[in-house]
Amino acid sequence: MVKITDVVVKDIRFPTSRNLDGSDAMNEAPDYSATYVILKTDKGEALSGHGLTFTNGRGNNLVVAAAETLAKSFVIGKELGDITKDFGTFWHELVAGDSQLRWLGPEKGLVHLATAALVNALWDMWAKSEGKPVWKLLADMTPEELVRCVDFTYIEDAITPHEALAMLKRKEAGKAAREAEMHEKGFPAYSTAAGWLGYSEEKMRRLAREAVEGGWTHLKQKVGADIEQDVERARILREELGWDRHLMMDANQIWGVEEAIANMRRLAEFDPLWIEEPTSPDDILGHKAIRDSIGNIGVATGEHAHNRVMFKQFFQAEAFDFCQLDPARLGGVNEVLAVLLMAAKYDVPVCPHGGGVGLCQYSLNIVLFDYIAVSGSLENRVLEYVDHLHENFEEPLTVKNGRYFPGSMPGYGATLKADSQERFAFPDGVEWAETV
Ligand SMILES: C[C@H](O)[C@@H](O)CC(=O)C(=O)O
Ligand SMILES: [Mg+2]
Repeated sequence: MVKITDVVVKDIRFPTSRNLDGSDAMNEAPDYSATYVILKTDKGEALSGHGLTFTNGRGNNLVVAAAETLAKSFVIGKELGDITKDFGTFWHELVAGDSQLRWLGPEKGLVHLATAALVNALWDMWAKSEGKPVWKLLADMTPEELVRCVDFTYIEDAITPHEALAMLKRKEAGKAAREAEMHEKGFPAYSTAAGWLGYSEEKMRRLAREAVEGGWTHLKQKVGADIEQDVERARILREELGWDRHLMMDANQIWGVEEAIANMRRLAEFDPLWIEEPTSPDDILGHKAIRDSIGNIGVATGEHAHNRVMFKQFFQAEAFDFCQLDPARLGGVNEVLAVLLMAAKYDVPVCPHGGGVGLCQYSLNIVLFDYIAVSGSLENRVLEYVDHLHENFEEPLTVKNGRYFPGSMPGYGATLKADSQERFAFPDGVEWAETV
């Protein structure tokens, strides 16, 4: 038995805006930040749970306050086993059990980001207590155990627990072989590292060249500040990539629907695999209109889709080609499972969001599990890779020749090193003390 005794929530910010790492048309100078939850237990140093949600800097303190409030109301004093034995019900309580807190969302905005950090910390703790990474904990569960982790509220018109169970059972036969394949060959990936909008054309060309030499076959370019500049940067990237490799584009919500259609018709000559977040993340019918108007270019979105109900509608409306769920914007692993199940049913590939601190780590766990136990397919699936800040985590990421390899340390893979937690603490860590 493990009792959760206390919570510490930290405001951690990395000053990525200084070099414009992570910059795009909407987020010109982000400071990659984490609301970082540490759940302590009666096992002391031997067991704790670390979880995060990603923010862009200012406002991270608001999410910290929400995570503290939620933890005190729903988590502190509980037994881990009481939570995990019926995790779907616990998750429902967390998002809907206090109607005053629910008012702040519901299931969206900063209260849902806080939910994500807390739930991810619980999964980290559960996986650590079992001595497994989260992907393996999930892959080893029975279909019944997995379905018990999901809250089907508001999505039963798209998928029922009974259907989910049947789908998971159908995939059980090949699980061991797919797991072995991931260890041997890894999971296909793409890199955004060259494409940040604040990088000069020279830097972008150099990084793209290095990426191609390093075995990358898919690169993503940020677009949307100025169409002439987008064309010029796409030309440079195509010169470096050639035409056998893939180029993706990401507008980060900057365009209206008509504008997105016009701009993507212009950029079609560069044969983009997808246009990501072409317009408002809430505009499901707008995405559908764009998808219907830009020929073979896929529409990708999801990093700002805040809950399973949004994804349900994207699936039902056939509004996107690539589902880019974000494991720290959805309410943690439990809600991610709901989206994976719907994606498999509607046959939409899941290519989760990685552009934020800790998101590559979380998303790797998710795609491995998805391949092994849910979708069983690698078709049109690539996981995002961004190359900064990984040195701050206890477990290094293994990425070779454009493919991710499974981690082996117990937990969810995004436990920050103790000295990084101190150095980047906002506003008192040494990295910030002289600037604020
Ligand atoms: C602000 C973030 O860096 C954002 O640009 C990430 C993103 O859109 C992506 O990785 O995709
Ligand atoms: Mg994006």
